[in-house]
Amino acid sequence: MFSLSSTVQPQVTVPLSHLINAFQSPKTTFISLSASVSQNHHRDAVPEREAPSSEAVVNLRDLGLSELKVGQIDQLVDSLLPGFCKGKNVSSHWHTSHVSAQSFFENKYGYLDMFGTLRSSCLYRQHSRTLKSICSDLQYWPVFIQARSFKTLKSRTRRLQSTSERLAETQHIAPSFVKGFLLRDRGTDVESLDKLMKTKNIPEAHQDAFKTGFAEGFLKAQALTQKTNVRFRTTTGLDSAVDPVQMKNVTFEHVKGVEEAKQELQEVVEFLKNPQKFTVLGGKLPKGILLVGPPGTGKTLLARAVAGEADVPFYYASGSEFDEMFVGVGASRIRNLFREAKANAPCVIFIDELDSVGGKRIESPMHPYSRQTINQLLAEMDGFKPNEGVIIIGATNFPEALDNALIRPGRFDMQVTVPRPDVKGRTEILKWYLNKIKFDQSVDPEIIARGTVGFSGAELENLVNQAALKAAVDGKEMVTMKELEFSKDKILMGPERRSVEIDNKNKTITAYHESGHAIIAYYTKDAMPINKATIMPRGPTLGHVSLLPENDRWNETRAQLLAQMDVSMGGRVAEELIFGTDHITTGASSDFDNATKIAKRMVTRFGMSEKLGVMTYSDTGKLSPETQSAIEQEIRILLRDSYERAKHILKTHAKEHKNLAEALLTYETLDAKEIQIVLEGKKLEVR
Ligand SMILES: Nc1ncnc2c1ncn2[C@@H]1O[C@H](COP(=O)(O)OP(=O)(O)OP(=O)(O)O)[C@@H](O)[C@H]1O
Ligand SMILES: [Zn+2]
Repeated sequence: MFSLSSTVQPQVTVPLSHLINAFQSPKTTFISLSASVSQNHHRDAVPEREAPSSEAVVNLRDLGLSELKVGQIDQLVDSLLPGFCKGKNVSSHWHTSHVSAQSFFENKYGYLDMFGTLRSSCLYRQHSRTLKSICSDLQYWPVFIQARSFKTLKSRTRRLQSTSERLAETQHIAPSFVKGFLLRDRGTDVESLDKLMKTKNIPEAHQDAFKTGFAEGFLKAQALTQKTNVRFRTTTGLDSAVDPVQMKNVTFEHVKGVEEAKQELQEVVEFLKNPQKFTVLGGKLPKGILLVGPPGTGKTLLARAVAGEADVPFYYASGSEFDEMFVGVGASRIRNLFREAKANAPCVIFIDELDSVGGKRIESPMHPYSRQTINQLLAEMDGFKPNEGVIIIGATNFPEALDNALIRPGRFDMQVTVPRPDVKGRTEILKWYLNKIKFDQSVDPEIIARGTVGFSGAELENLVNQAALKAAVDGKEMVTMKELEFSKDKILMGPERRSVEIDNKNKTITAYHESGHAIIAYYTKDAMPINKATIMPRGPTLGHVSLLPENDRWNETRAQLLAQMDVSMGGRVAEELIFGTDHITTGASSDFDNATKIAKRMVTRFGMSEKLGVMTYSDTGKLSPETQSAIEQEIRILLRDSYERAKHILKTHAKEHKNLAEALLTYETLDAKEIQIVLEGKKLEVR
């Protein structure tokens, strides 16, 4: 559909086929013009041509183009609708042309950049308002609408379907599409079609022909897009197919290290297996379950496992897919999804990234439709009874960003936390993925688990996969601890950049800088144990010292936070003591960011400042200038004291500092054991 603002009609909605006819058969247009209006005032009559059947046509007068001459119309049609010129061999993808076209656009799409041509034509100057509106409407021509449907794993048959079958299927959708229009489906487009027919007072007898004409125009456009295999697909968004993704093969057995979450979802599985039993017993299940946790902790996997355990269809949709640039598409997709799901109950609907649908939408005149999608979701959730056998599972990393309407009772009123796994969960996950590859018996998942505090399930899976890749690249038969350590370092410190040539001077500065961090960590009681120190450039850094807590830290003490700040100061303090204040480098910037962030949280969040007490300050931007400067003063004092403590430690252990820097220059990377040997003044074996 196009809405054209023309000189004659303020706003006319024109079906594609009629726009094409209007341009393609100037004579018919003029005839109908003369037939339908009293007298035509044409400067030059157009040659007689058979008018098509009694199909109503839009005429150029409506488009404000009636005073165009035939030649001009043809020129306009040529430039505007090259794909519809009869008998003209429009260059398209399929014509092998070895001469590149005038414009990138034509090279890429096979036809002229009609808008550019049109705008450059002299017609444009004469009829700029009308043609401008045609251009602005035409860019919404279905060919340019990039549409996405639901992200579902197509069943095997659909994936293997040949293109022709798929095309036939589209034809299949098309008749139902037309039926929908003719049977006055609720689609908004029908209203505008009805409105148009009323404003155009098209006689009753012609109305169906008019609609068929519209549908034919749509199908032509669709066939065109399919034929030219453009990257864009036309879909009204109303008929995007939503297939359940049968996830029989995923069960709770596949999800490790989240026992509590699995228990909470067990009763949902029981309900889906036998909704009647729950109804008879009068049990009421939540309609919506919200899985909350950091990325990669297994929320999607858990939702699939619920459907797999209960052996019911699983409808996957990602919240961001509902956010379409065209108003109303998101809401219609939600309507579609729930309609399909209800028809296939019992089943699971999973909405990933729920915060991108149900995020706190500020209603503003700028975005009058921003709530349309979430309102549709709320309406759908209210639209069915709890025991109808449809369970909606939402997942989010940011629960605080969700609109409160979504999480009130009767909607997503059950919340299940899916945390990062603890050392026991990490060991289970590592064992699960190690069993999928060949690994050496000397591999101890416990040790790896202890050295990967804070890793999510996805990161642990990645660690095992990276180790397998490394072993394969090195031509090994199986994965050993060495490959697992290598991939852990890669995830922790970034990939090695062996190709980077660092001159000796910079290498020496890096060696003393990193040793500075390591010395403070080693000699500060509440600091985290050292895992590794390296002067091999990794990721964005020239060197790195990785520390790892001995076990999962559920919270941190003041002493531990101060220790972390001191370790961060170690790099710059080392540069100052060894090379002098004139030769300190920019390499400590991220260290200071880290220390400042800790100090700020201590003062504004954790109530660890004597002067400011336990009040928390969430949005420092809104505070009085006095309070802001008091906060800054406290942060400054914490940082200064930390710097002095670090300086004291490095002055006290200057010898160990030198030994460690020299060992790093010799061996490049040292693990915790080797660092200990050096700091105890012993000799390292030659590698
Ligand atoms: N607890 C776990 N047990 C086993 N495998 C896991 C676990 N957590 C994550 N994985 C692995 O990581 C992959 C990604 O996990 P999943 O997509 O479920 O995480 P998510 O929490 O949904 O992430 P996001 O919030 O980014 O969508 C899974 O397909 C699985 O292979
Ligand atoms: Zn540093």
